[in-house]
Amino acid sequence: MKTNISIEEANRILEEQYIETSIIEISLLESQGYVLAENIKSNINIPPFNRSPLDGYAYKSEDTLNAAKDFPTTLKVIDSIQAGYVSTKSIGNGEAIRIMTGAKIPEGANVVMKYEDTEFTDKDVKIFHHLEPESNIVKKGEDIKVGDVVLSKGVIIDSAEIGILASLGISRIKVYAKPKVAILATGDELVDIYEELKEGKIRNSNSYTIAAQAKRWGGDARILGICKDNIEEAKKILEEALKWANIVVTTGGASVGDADIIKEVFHEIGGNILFWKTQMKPGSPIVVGKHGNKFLFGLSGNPAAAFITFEQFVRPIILRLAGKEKYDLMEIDSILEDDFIKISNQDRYVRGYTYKKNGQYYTSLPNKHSSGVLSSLSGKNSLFLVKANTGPYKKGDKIKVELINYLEVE
Ligand SMILES: Nc1nc2c(c(=O)[nH]1)N[C@H]1C(S)=C(S)[C@@H](COP(=O)(O)OP(=O)(O)OC[C@H]3O[C@@H](n4cnc5c(N)ncnc54)[C@H](O)[C@@H]3O)O[C@H]1N2
Ligand code: MOO
Repeated sequence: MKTNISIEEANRILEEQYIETSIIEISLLESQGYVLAENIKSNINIPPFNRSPLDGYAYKSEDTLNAAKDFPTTLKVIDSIQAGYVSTKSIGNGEAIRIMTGAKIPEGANVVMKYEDTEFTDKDVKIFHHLEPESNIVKKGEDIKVGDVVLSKGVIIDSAEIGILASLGISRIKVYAKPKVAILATGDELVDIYEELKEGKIRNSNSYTIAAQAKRWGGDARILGICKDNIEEAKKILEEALKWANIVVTTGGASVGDADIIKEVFHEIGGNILFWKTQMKPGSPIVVGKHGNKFLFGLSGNPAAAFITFEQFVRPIILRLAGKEKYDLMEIDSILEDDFIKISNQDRYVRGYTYKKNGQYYTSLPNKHSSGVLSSLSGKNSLFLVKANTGPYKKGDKIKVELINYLEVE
């Protein structure tokens, strides 16, 4: 078992782990946020016929070769078609059909002139300039052709993809299943949110924070409740959870104290410990293991430490199990708006709020940074990695931040 490893090494170890995905079939509207697990080929052209992009008149381009502002060509109007209908007439020389946007181009026509550029009555239409053949005609298959792979396996399904699938008439698709995340809080000091707080006790906030984080990144989260600092009790709960979960996340009991049982519990349920403790603040006491192809994360009990280590180590595993090929946080250049003077001998993730002003990103920092403080994480959308033995950082310094939320949230 590796211990006291760098963030880079921890990430490398996790990166090397085999990811066992599973595939399910779901309905179109349910599929938003899932990753497509099949290639989607079109069996139709979209649009399925040549159509008009304008309200106007369809006719033969060659009929209007001499049309000019002062010498318009007059064509006889033989029919009128709306979108959704097809003219039964074929256009001959000197003829035109009145056509609405989206309607099928009638036989014989090779050009459409918009209303505004014509003068018309019910019987005829005057054309004042020549258009080259195929002008203002949307070709059959312009968007999608028969046989095109329109969506490839690995694509994240969002609004546009749902629209594309709808246009192909596909109502059920194969996607990668949401990873199932089981969350257990350990600690004799914990009570649940609906219980009274007695002396020495605190509420279990971690399970709720973690469940919300897991859901936010596409996991199916289940809170297992609270477990005392008792190896047998924790073993029983986790053995049961492993029948269902792809990922187990515990909080508390990851350090070196008398009640820090998690490493032993992971070991006793048959887990293989990949590493214990990282050179990272907050959250250095972390136990990470595998149980077959399932992941075991024992995070620190300190709420901000659990939050930040979740974003760094658990989030990518959830995304990969969900079939996502890209899972790095977006990193941007920013300017620090507050001093951060603490220098430490470990890498440190500092929470911040990053926003854009006049084309430049700025990051403000809260005044509370402790790993036991959750309140100052509210409204924060970014993490500033202060490398070991660097600093002090001053207001105005150029920094890089990782975005954990791409929207301005404050
Ligand atoms: N002798 C040492 N002591 C500690 C070290 C160390 O290296 N040597 N590391 C410290 C650091 S850093 C951290 S972080 C903590 C992590 O400890 P644990 O992972 O064992 O967590 P606990 O001790 O169980 O809890 C820490 C803290 O968080 C509160 N907590 C726990 N669970 C929850 C929950 N579900 N919801 C809200 N708050 C929770 C708990 O009451 C504690 O106050 O260890 C240091 N000690
Ligand atoms: O590693 Mo601990 O979370 O800083 O207090």
